[in-house]
Amino acid sequence: MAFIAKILLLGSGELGREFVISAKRLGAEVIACDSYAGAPAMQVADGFEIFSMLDGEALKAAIAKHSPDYVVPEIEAIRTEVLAELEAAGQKIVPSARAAVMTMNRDRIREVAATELGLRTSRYRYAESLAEAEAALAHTGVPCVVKPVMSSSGKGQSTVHQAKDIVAAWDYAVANMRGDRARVIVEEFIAFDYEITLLTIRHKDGVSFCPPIGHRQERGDYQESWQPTPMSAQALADAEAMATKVVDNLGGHGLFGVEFFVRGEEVIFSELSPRPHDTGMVTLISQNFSEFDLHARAILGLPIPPVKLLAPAASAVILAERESADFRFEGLADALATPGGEVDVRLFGKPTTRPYRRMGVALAQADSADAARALAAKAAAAIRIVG
Ligand SMILES: Nc1ncnc2c1ncn2[C@@H]1O[C@H](COP(=O)(O)OP(=O)(O)OP(=O)(O)O)[C@@H](O)[C@H]1O
Ligand SMILES: NCC(=O)N[C@@H]1O[C@H](COP(=O)([O-])[O-])[C@@H](O)[C@H]1O
Ligand SMILES: [Mg+2]
Repeated sequence: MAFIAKILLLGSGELGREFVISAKRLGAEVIACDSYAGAPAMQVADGFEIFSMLDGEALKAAIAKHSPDYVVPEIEAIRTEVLAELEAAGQKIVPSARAAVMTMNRDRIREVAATELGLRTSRYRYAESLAEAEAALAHTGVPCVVKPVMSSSGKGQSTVHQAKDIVAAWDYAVANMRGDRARVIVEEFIAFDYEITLLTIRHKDGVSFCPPIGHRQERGDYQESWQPTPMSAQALADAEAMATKVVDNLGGHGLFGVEFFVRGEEVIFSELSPRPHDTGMVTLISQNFSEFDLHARAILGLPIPPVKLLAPAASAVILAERESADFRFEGLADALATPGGEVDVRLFGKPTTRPYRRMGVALAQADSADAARALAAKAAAAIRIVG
């Protein structure tokens, strides 16, 4: 088989699965890696490897075995020192080893954004003990948000409303962090009017953007997203300028999900993913090219077409309620027949459930973003996980 390139994908969840489909359509061969068998992206890839990507030796061995043209991280929890070492020896890492290293830990990317680039962020301090967390809270004030520096999808994150609650927040962060060194960021709580993900593509011809995506989060995890989201021209221009600074600093080619809080006309940088973003799954129905298509094109050095919004659209997550390895979905036909616009669904094919695990997403197009949100929420609610 003549493939145009070989890609080793590090992480095989729902985002990886859609990326594999996009990359394969363009003629790439993809080997999907994750720590468990039957992961969503493995089901559609050319091959797979099962190992912990935090295990540096196993990671090196997988890269040596496949000698891919591109190593594409799909999650944050990767032994990123190995990526840096291999990049120095000529291996292509997407978008760059620097991007993977800097975004694996919240403190590193925060230092780049706030200190190196001078972007507006929330006030923050780091803490490595309860005493330091208490001192950090004295700096930020309450309410504040406490997050392990190594975590994603809101794991270990909580909001402290009263100073005494810092004890529980510290314990919760430490119990739910990745890695073995207890370290948290304590951030001023921003009472934003709305928050957005600005999908930003750094490619061979420059930097391009998708229309801003609005989203709503619970427990630090995304529940629904919609596109476009109303925003003043000035706020959007500020967000685009900040996103350009960050992606230029991180380097390489690919799509990034840059997160901002917006309060009045003030745009505050939060964090970013150097890869497709969960809230960006709405682009599977909203755009002429999805965030996964755009990531694949940018990586492969292909032209990035003008991104067109097809219609106002939304996504709503389908979450599991309990732990199970023996379950089934009901209500798919009802979901797809939800009246009021165009509905589609992605069921990810994860082999097991656990409370709040994202098992699928409902997608909708309608006459307005609000109508699309209502439609996507209805469709998602029609799908039940039984067992
Ligand atoms: N300082 C803050 N002020 C107000 N809300 C916040 C703050 N930090 C986080 N949040 C809320 O929590 C959500 C998740 O936070 P954040 O993006 O930092 O977590 P995450 O674990 O990296 O999530 P993901 O990996 O899904 O992007 C934000 O989108 C926002 O809704
Ligand atoms: N916010 C990051 C994010 O959405 N990551 C996505 O979730 C998967 C892990 O899901 P799991 O925990 O259900 O295995 C990851 O592999 C990625 O696709
Ligand atoms: Mg986030």
